[in-house]
Amino acid sequence: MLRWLTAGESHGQQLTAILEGLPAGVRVRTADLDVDLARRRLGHGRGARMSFEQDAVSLTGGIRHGVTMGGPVAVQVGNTEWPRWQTVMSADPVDPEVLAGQARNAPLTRPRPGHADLAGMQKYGFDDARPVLERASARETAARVALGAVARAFLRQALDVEVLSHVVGIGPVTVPDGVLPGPGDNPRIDEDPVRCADPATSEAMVAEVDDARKNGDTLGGVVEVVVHGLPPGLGSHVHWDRRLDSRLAAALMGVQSVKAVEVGDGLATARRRGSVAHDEIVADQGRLRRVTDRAGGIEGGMTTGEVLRVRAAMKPISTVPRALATVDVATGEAAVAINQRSDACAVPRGSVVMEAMVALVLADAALEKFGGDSVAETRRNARGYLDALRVR
Ligand SMILES: Cc1cc2nc3c(=O)[nH]c(=O)nc-3n(C[C@H](O)[C@H](O)[C@H](O)COP(=O)(O)O)c2cc1C
Ligand SMILES: C=C(O[C@@H]1CC(C(=O)O)=C[C@@H](OP(=O)(O)O)[C@H]1O)C(=O)O
Repeated sequence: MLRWLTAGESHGQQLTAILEGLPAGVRVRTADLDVDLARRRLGHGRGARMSFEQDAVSLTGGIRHGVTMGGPVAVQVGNTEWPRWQTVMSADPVDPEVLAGQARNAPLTRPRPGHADLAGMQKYGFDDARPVLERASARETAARVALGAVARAFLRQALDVEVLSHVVGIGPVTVPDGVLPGPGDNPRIDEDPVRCADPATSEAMVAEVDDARKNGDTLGGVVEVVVHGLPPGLGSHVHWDRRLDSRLAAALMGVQSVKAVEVGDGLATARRRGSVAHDEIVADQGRLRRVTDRAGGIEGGMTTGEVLRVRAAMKPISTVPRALATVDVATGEAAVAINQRSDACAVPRGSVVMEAMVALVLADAALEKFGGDSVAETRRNARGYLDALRVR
C-alpha cells in the first residue's frame, strides 16, 4: 500500500510531504521534482505570487545517490517568501507588541464566498480567516506535485506508463471532441500558455482569461488527465473502495476547487443508447483490445488496458477582484470580501496537480496488483502477468 501525507501552510516556512510504500530501486532526482514544480507555476491567468516566489525543493529521506531505498520518501518544499512571513506565521509565540506592528497580521474578518474562510472559521472557532486560508490554500498542491513526480518515475520505470494532461475547457471555451494527446506530448502542451493541445482553442482561452481579468473577474475550467501504457486489471470490481474509478474520483475531488470528476465520456455516455455507449472488443495480434475508448480505460472499477481518461472540473477562483458581498464577522455589517492578489484562472496550473494525483493513485494500484520490494521485481511481476494474458 502506498500512503502519502502533506503538512504546512501557504505562507509557512515549508511544505513537508511523505510517500510511504514505494519499492527500492526507483531512480529519482531533485531535478525531476523541480521539473513538475516549475510546470505547476506556469499558465496564462496565474497570479503575481507565481512569478516572484520559488519552490525550494529538497529530498530529505528515502533516497540515496538518486535511487529509492524502500523507506518513506520525504520531501520539503521551502517557501522563498518565508522571511517576510516568519513573524506572522511563527510556530512559537511572538511578543504581542512586535505582532501589532505587522500589517500582515491584521485579522481577516471578511470571508470570501467560495473559499474555505467562513465554514472554517465557524467550524474551528476562529475570529480570523488566516488560520483557515493558510491550510485551505492550493499552495499545498506543491507538496502533492513533488510526490507525484516520484510516483510518475515509478510508473515509468516499472510499467512504461506515461501520465499527461491537457486543459479542455476554460470558462465557456472548450476544445473540440477528439483531441487526445499522445504519450510524448506533455512538453509540447507545456509550451502552450494555457496547456491546451488545440492551438485555435488555446487562443480563444487566452482571450477569455484576458477578458475576465479586465473585468475584475475569475474563471474555472476542465482538465483531462490522459494515461498511456496501463495494463488491464488495476483496481477491482469487488468492493466500492477498491474500484479504481472511485479512488481516482476521490483523489481529484480532493484538489482545491474541483467540483466534478468525469471518467471517459462520462456525462455524454448517460445520454447515449447502449449500442453506441460501450467499447466493442476485438482480438488483435494475440491481444484483446477495444475498437473505441468511450469508457476512458476503466470498466468494472478496473483498467481495461486502453488509454485512461479522467476529467476534473475546477470552479472559478473565489478571490474575485470585483469583490463579492459578504459580512464582516467582527462587526456583523455587510461588507465586500477579502481581495488581495490572486490567480485569475488556475486551470493550467491545476492540470499539473491533477496529473500528480492520478500518478499517486495509479502507483498505489500498480503496487497492489504487482507488489515488489524493488522496481525490478515489480517490473518482472507485471511482465509475467502480461505474458500470461497473451497466452490466454
Ligand atoms: C492550482 C490552484 C491554484 C489556486 N489559486 C487560487 C488563488 O490564487 N486564489 C483563490 O482564491 N483560490 C485559488 N484556488 C482555489 C482555492 O484553493 C479554492 O477555491 C478553495 O480551496 C475552496 O475550494 P473548495 O470549495 O473546492 O475547497 C486555487 C486552486 C488551485 C487548484
Ligand atoms: C501559493 C500558491 O497558490 C496560491 C493558492 C491560493 C488559494 O487560495 O488557493 C491563493 C494564492 O495565494 P495568495 O493568496 O497568497 O496570493 C495562490 O498564489 C501556489 O500554488 O504555490
